[in-house]
Amino acid sequence: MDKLRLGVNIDHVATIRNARGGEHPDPVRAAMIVAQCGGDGITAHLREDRRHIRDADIKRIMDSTNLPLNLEMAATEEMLKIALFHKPHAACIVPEKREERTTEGGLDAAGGHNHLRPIIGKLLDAGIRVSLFIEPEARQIEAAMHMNVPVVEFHTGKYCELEGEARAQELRRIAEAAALARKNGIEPHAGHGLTFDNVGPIAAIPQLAELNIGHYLVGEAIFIGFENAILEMRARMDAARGDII
Ligand SMILES: CC(=O)[C@@H](O)[C@H](O)COP(=O)(O)O
Ligand SMILES: NCC(=O)COP(=O)(O)O
Repeated sequence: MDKLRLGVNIDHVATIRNARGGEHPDPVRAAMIVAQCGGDGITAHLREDRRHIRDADIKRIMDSTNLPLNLEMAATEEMLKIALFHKPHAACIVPEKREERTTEGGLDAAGGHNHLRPIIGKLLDAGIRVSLFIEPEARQIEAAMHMNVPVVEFHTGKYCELEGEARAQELRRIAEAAALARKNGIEPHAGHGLTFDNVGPIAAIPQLAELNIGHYLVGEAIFIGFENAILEMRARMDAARGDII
């Protein structure tokens, strides 16, 4: 089985910084730690309201490590312009509501096809690897396929919130979606709300190539340090994958 990549989302380092204004804690320092302890990529979401990273952080993050940056962005003209200017390795298009506390669900790629297609086309033409943050549903994967999108990321928020049989059912939905994506030549990723305790069954889905994890790691960093939190997540992912750690 291929090694599962770990993309570390550093948004919530910026959230803490922004709570007081100023520069501390610096998400760039977090990105450097991710690189030092073997993370495979950096994920950061430039929200319309800039509640996590700010515009100036993008270049600083990209200059600070050799790790690929996966820039999460809403499908707006403003974000498109920013992505085309910085040309991150990847751009993950996410749904965004200003009033939401966190990203509540997946992007409606099927319903939003007409709006998304030109934005995706411009990102792809610029050499940016486009990903769509979607629910694990066949119609969303098919829409991604029709728009020539190479990557989808499944929103694991519901899986994380559910319990018992309902969680098992959501896990099956994600596994089936990952298999369908692969069958159609799309690389499946997953993320949102993953923790030490719930990452195992997701990491064990063989078709998944990458997990993006942030909020929990930044929270755990308070107790065990950011590096230890990343290493522990890595170990749990590897164990679930059946790899030798
Ligand atoms: C798109 C996504 O999954 C989010 O987790 C994001 O990357 C972090 O931002 P929020 O915590 O505001 O959702
Ligand atoms: N796309 C999901 C992500 O980047 C991380 O989500 P979370 O672990 O911060 O909930």
